Amino acid sequence: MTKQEARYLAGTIRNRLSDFYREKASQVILEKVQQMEEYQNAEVIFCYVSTEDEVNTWPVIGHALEHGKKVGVPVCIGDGIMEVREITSFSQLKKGAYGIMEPDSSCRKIEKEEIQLALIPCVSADQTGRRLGHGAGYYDRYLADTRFVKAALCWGELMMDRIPVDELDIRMDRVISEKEDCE
Ligand SMILES: Nc1nc2c(c(=O)[nH]1)N(C=O)[C@@H](CNc1ccc(C(=O)N[C@@H](CCC(=O)O)C(=O)O)cc1)CN2
Ligand SMILES: Nc1ncnc2c1ncn2[C@@H]1O[C@H](COP(=O)(O)OP(=O)(O)OP(=O)(O)O)[C@@H](O)[C@H]1O
Repeated sequence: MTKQEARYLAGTIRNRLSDFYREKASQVILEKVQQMEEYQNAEVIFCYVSTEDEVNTWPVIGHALEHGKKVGVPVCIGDGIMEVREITSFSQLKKGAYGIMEPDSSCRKIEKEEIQLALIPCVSADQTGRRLGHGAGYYDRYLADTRFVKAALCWGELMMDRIPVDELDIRMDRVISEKEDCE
């Protein structure tokens, strides 16, 4: 299977997922994140701001902010290039590229060295940490020279036995789904 085929397959499955499933699974994934030692110890996390087609990260961002963690979220600044900016409140988010909520320009840039844990979106993933994104390369480029813990959040229904990857794809340290964790 090619990446394109895997993306298409995941998309057709995703479109059939009920709101009930999405909410329940997001809730279980949120609890798993909160139980992670790396999350509890992290002072600075990098987390995507989810759309309706992704595991919901709004509660985890809220939890992190309430517990005094610094939270950085992605902002697209060019073709396949993104940076991470700190938000201290949801009110700093504005609709940006691809309809995704992004931090406004008043938000401070967070350097890669500051981050201890990243919660990463995916279209699909496998148990061994191979991850499929939208194909624009934003995450693979950004993650290429980073050392923080990388955890992809994935609907269990969208996980595949084996995701096709190439040498530029960054391996996740964990894939967290409502079904099984992978270390
Ligand atoms: N919440 C969130 N933020 C993110 C990403 C992401 O995947 N999710 N990104 C990760 O790169 C970057 C934005 N990049 C994106 C690149 C392409 C598409 C895109 O093509 N979306 C299509 C669906 C494609 C598909 O079916 O896979 C669309 O919206 O129609 C979306 C985001 C940075 N911020
Ligand atoms: N470190 C990198 N430097 C330059 N180009 C890269 C890098 N990583 C990925 N790319 C390029 O980006 C494009 C998209 O890559 P790929 O299909 O792996 O994206 P993806 O993992 O699905 O998406 P994303 O990383 O945005 O979630 C490819 O053309 C790939 O060669």
